[in-house]
Amino acid sequence: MDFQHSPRSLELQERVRQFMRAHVEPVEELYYEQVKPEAARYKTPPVLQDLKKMAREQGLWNLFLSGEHGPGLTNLEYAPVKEIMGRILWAPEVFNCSAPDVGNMEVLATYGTKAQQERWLKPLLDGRIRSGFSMTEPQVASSDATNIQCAITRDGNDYVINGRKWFTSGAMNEDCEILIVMGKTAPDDPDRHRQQSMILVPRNTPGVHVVRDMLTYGYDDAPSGHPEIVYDNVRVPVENILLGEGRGFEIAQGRLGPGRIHHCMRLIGCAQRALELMCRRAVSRVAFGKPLAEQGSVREDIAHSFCEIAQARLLTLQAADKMDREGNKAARDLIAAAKIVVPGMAARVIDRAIQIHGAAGVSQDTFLARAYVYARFIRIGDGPDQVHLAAVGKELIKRGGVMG
Ligand SMILES: Cc1cc2nc3c(=O)[nH]c(=O)nc-3n(C[C@H](O)[C@H](O)[C@H](O)COP(=O)(O)OP(=O)(O)OC[C@H]3O[C@@H](n4cnc5c(N)ncnc54)[C@H](O)[C@@H]3O)c2cc1C
Repeated sequence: MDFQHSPRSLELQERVRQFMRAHVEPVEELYYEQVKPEAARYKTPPVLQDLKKMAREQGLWNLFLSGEHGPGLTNLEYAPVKEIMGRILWAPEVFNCSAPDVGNMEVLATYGTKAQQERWLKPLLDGRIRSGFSMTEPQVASSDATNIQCAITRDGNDYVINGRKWFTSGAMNEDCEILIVMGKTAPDDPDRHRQQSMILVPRNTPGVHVVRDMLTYGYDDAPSGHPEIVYDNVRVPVENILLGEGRGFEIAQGRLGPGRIHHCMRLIGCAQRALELMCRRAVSRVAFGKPLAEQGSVREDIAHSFCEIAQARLLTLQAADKMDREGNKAARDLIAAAKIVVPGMAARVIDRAIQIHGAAGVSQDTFLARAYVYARFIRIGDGPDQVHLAAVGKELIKRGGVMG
């Protein structure tokens, strides 16, 4: 087992680290300031536009993609790079590496027709537009995709879409031009995994109604948002179907694997930053006659945090390595294991950092409150903990407790 990153990964880590220090860290708060005015709430802030241009010029762009569109990093090589981006919640978009666009680009690259790629993948790869992934519905338990109710009905040369979705991340943003919508084309098919399809819906299609933005712990996550959307007799041409009728479940499985591991990589970056903040805080405050750093419980919190981050990082790298060697499907259970471990770990570490910062920890003066919300919601988003636990438990029982 080689614990050294490849020269290519090390070089990109250093370049992204330098870029973050020089250009992103100094404007972390300015980003939030620029989206504060009501009129600018869901517009891409100028500071982000400038950074995207700069990152692209420096070749720090689409780093997640292999082949002609990106530098061709493996998942194992990309993981530490993404961890560095993850230290600032909005930074992945600077490098065109943000959710949900990454997953949507991968769907279009893997399953899209040439025409679909030309129309939607190209501008996404260029960072000119953004996208949404519309699967979850308020009225059914959407962690079980077979419950999805949204109807996609063939009518001549069109499909007509009727349904209600929520938490379609990114769809409040004015640059979001395309939505990948999951619905049912064959609700009566006895094979419950062949009932669903995915279809491309331009956001400006008549009948696409954004009802409201959903908040997470009171945050609206502007300028991206997570809106509730009603699709009311939305008509798109048949060419907009992805891969074909009945293939939606298959695409969802393919999409969620990389998406999940990317969230893990980012969250490790958040947790690592929280740990560093904890250490700084410990030496800068005195309570009851001695620095916090000399309190046993503070040292324990810091030590526990280091241990938990290191464990979670290794599991994530193991999953990434298996994806590279054997494919996303073979790595499914290790990805699920990382998805169980990492968000919980990050929420615990960030919570300890919040505690040591006292009132400042829950305020707007550190990144901790927002980071906590992110870690907490990822325990639900892209599959709740319990769903992954059930899958991993089942597999382990089948294999007598051994998983490699
Ligand atoms: C901030 C945020 C952003 C999101 N972005 C998107 C997005 O861009 N696109 C999108 O389509 N969706 C998105 N989601 C939705 C997310 O993927 C769903 O919330 C998730 O899949 C769970 O579905 P649900 O909310 O319907 O919960 P349900 O399916 O109703 O599950 C509720 C709870 O039931 C329990 N449960 C479920 N299954 C089991 C089981 N097998 N065993 C034991 N307990 C179980 C779990 O505790 C689970 O949390 C987002 C969610 C959030 C919070």
